[in-house]
Amino acid sequence: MNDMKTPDMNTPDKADVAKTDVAKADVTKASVTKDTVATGTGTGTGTGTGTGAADAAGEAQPVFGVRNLWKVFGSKADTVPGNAEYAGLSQAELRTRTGCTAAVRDVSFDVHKGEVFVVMGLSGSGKSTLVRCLTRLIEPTSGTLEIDGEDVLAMDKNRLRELRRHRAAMVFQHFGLLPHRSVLDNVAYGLEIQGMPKAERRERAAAMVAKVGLEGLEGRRPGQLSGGQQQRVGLARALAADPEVLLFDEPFSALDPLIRRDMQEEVIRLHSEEGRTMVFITHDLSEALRVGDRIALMRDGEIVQLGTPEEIVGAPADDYVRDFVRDVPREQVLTVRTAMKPGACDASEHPDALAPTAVVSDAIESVARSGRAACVVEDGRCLGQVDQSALLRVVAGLDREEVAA
Ligand SMILES: Nc1ncnc2c1ncn2[C@@H]1O[C@H](COP(=O)(O)OP(=O)(O)OP(=O)(O)O)[C@@H](O)[C@H]1O
Repeated sequence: MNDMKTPDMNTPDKADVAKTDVAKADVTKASVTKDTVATGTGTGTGTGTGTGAADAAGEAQPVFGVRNLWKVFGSKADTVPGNAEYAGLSQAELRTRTGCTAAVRDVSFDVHKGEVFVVMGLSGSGKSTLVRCLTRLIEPTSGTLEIDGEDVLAMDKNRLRELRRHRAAMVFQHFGLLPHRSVLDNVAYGLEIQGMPKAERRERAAAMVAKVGLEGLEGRRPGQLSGGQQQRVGLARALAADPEVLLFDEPFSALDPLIRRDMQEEVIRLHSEEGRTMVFITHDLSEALRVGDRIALMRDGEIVQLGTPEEIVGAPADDYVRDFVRDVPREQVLTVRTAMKPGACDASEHPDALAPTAVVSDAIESVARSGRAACVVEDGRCLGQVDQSALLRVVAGLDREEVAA
């Protein structure tokens, strides 16, 4: 049934991007599931468009705090950050002038506690370099970097090892499983390195194997598993260490679309159950929209827009972002909060009420069924109404002011 054409941002070709086709059902499912996630764990960061109440809490406690981060490759790397002469140069010009590549250029952001933070962009835009800088698998050239307020750049070897093992574990695209060990032993491997006694680590590993849905396959070798199952083992191994943050580097891009979808749902499920902070790299727009609470869209080492899926789709920061999202079905991503005409109604009851986080496509169904405007209600309070024309405007990409004028 899966007719999803994955928008492949590996190809830096506008024509390809324009062909992006996020199948209707895909995004709906994501929106519905993400609503659950956002409500359940206090994630989400809609500045006026998303899950407002949860945001303040999330923003108060960044897990990662990144300021003016640069990673420049090349022998003169140190001369590039902050150099006004190079500031306006494209990557190619910078390379010609200095021989350097600025893979990450003056990037600042926070990763909030409990959110799924997606780093998205074309191949070569700097996603992997940025995420590897977070645990200094790649050493940043300049800037500041904190985890829970602790200076990551000041960490010594031991502290760094602790960071990577216990606090921010990476799940790679190539799972790095040990071929001669069983599933259970692969999952227990990290715990073994940590010095956990055998009985305890096997028990914990078994629990993680069950958590990712591989119960019964504990004794198999990785070669006896499908790609998706192997990826689940990688996920279980990362989870076994119980890290504060999971960092996913294009974890599912080698998987076929059906299995990929399963794994995306697995991530959303795990997130909704545990509220664990996740940083997720992808070049796939539909994947980003499906799993992300916020998305940082990168281009040539810079973040061109950072926002919720709704903000990225509903208010692209520039033509580049607009081009990426132009084939996304807006009604699957934008919410009733954006579509509604604000203002409480006089009624004391709201029989067909919609939640502000409901997506527009759900509201269309509801309004079409009842044949009248629906109230948008939060905590028993009417925030506004949506009628057919308000909903159509969202689908057409017209904002309220445009229509009013
Ligand atoms: N070790 C290195 N030495 C020199 N340049 C590098 C190095 N690693 C990455 N780069 C360059 O930095 C830029 C960003 O690379 P990066 O791998 O971070 O991009 P990406 O967005 O993760 O790409 P992909 O989706 O293809 O993995 C690219 O121009 C790349 O060629």
